[in-house]
Amino acid sequence: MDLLRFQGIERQEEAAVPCVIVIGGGISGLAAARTLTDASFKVILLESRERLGGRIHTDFSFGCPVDMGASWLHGVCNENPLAPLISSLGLKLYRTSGDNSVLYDHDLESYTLFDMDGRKVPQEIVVEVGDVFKRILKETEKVRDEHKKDMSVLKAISIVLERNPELRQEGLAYEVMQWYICRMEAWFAADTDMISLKCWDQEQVLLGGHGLMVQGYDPIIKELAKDIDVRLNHRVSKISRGCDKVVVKVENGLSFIADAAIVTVPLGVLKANLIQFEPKLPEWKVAAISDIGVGNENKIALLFDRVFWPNVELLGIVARTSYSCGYFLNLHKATGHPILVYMAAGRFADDLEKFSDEYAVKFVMSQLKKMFPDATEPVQYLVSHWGTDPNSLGCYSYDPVGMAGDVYDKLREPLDNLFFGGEAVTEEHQGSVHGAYSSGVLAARNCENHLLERLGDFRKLQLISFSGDALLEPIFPLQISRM
Ligand SMILES: Cc1cc2nc3c(=O)[nH]c(=O)nc-3n(C[C@H](O)[C@H](O)[C@H](O)COP(=O)(O)OP(=O)(O)OC[C@H]3O[C@@H](n4cnc5c(N)ncnc54)[C@H](O)[C@@H]3O)c2cc1C
Repeated sequence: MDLLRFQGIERQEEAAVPCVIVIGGGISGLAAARTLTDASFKVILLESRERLGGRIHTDFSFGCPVDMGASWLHGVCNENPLAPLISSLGLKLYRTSGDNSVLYDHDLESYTLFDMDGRKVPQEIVVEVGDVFKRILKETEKVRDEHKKDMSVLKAISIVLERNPELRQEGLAYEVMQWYICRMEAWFAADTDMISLKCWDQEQVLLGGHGLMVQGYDPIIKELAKDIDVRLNHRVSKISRGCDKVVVKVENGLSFIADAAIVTVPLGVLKANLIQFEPKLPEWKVAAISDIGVGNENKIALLFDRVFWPNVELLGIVARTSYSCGYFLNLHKATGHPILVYMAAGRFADDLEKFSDEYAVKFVMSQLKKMFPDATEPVQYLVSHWGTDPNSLGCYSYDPVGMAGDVYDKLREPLDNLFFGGEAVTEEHQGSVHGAYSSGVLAARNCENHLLERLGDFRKLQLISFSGDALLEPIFPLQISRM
């Protein structure tokens, strides 16, 4: 196939330096583009939206930063691959939990929970049930060891409760238990009947607990994007490989040709076959795309004219099912602005997207008014739609029941000069900003090595590599606070 006959191709094949097309301008694509640009490659980044950042989206319409996508740094430590960037930009973190587990990105003492009638749940019950929940999860390890075949976390919990009646909860304590399940579902962005028992706790969580990015994630996106040749509103529709070149076709009719390409679009986009591959992706890659799960989480941010809620980090509402439980992040505590952010995950997040924004806000306000009957109406609101937005089609990946162990490797595996990045290709830190960042850097390094091998020694010498290793050393300590 003569790749140069494509209409509207921007000819770059004669350029002195190798060129790479990065597809997707989230943190993974930007990390890849940054790494290759710093290594003196020619890079073009194609992004479908009219903005960069992808599932990082800091909105400023309230007059202050509000993250409608990622907002926490999971693993507030210098080993976090983002630590050097965060430190060098002087960004502040507000630590919501020192606990490294995936279940407690908020310390227990920072919650205030209410029941559906607006009564405050005594803190002893919150703490006691939290301990019982931990014991139940510990017991599920035995169930896992006994069963060769995978099952859902929910099924394992029900087996544990059958065997250990003393762990069963009644009345208000039962509702608090549902709230813990709701929080677990929020971490995975999927309901517990979908989450794999074999895999749910296999993630390598970094040390240092969980910290909110007080100024939002936006400064990191801006920093990574500096001097990168970014083409916004360029939705890629087809990727063709052949003759040591990759041709990338965009919906607007333009095509781009390069020595290699890095795909960092969300897994949801790959699952929906919104990009055509030529030749077709091999069966094993298609299977990996289909096997890894994509969850959903949505945020409804509410700006008020004054604070009418207590000075805690998380306001929760307990109920008979985890689906009906809910919670608000109190941004006032971390940022000083009168903002509450309601967070919904799993099926509930999908269902919220079926309604208009006005209805969703009305529903959330009805929850808030159960806790605070005198709650005032918000002066402004923001509603996310990560599940139906064609640029994301979900919030992040999770391990569904029965998933094979090597699917992440397969998703990451390059196809000649086509490389794969994005949060979903990293088994260790899937679903996180730092995982997505590392996956972009890794895809870029693999791409760089591949191209250098192909180019031979003479061209190698022409490339001056500033491959970013210097950036990996934290220059300043992380600025962490808890007000
Ligand atoms: C609500 C929510 C809360 C979260 N909370 C946290 C958190 O607190 N902490 C944390 O660590 N992580 C969190 N995450 C996860 C984190 O945001 C993601 O793991 C990470 O941002 C993904 O980065 P990425 O570059 O892999 O993908 P993305 O950011 O999705 O980037 C992919 C890019 O590809 C673009 N694209 C899509 N289709 C095309 C196409 N056809 N052509 C060209 N471009 C295309 C998209 O527009 C997007 O910009 C959260 C995510 C969500 C949605």
